[in-house]
Amino acid sequence: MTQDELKQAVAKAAIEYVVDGEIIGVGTGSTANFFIDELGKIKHRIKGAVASSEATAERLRSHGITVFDLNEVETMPVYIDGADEINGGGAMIKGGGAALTREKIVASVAQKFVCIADGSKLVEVLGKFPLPVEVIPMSHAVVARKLAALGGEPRLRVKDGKPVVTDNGCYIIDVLGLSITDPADVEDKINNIVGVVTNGLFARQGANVCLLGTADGVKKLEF
Ligand SMILES: O=C(CO)[C@H](O)[C@H](O)COP(=O)(O)O
Repeated sequence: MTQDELKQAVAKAAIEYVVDGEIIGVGTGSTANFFIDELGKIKHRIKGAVASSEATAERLRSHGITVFDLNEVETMPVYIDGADEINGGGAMIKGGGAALTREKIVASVAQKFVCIADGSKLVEVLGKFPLPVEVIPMSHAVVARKLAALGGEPRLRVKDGKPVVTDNGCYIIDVLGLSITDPADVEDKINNIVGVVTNGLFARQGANVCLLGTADGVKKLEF
């Protein structure tokens, strides 16, 4: 099976977590996109969705799904999203698609985080995937120096020679060379650097369930 087929399989399997008549939180990325396409098929069953990025909002709307502003929503039963890495305790690195801050905010309102990922995302130790950190643009150099002092190798994310700008008007620094054995501690330390909006470690609010696409079918991990 290709990686896309594995992503499609977990996206389909995640439909069982959709709660009828409710609002659902929806993540960002290629796996989340497959999920949105599945959600479109059962859109009559839900009230609508809260999106974790402009791209996700647009895709949800293209399927005729009502997109709610998070400020109108107090809670939701479930948030469904992909991950760049997930460990055996449900802690994740996210933000490959630069949507980490909105993902973390929407997830914080949901009662359950369901991670959908192909099997390659399951790791023993987080950090092989560069850790994304969203920063206020004027602070990227000072934040990079502080990230280097923590032992990482920070790189400002650029595209076509210009810094990538997030939906929040901020920049992303990717931190290479980390071996994250205590994800909650690293999440806290990086979030304490002035100028950081948030970082892509989801340890304080990790996954409750992970649907993992493998050649032997979809495996369910519960944390
Ligand atoms: O955190 C994310 C976007 O900010 C994505 O969930 C993560 O990058 C995984 O993406 P994909 O499903 O395309 O592999």
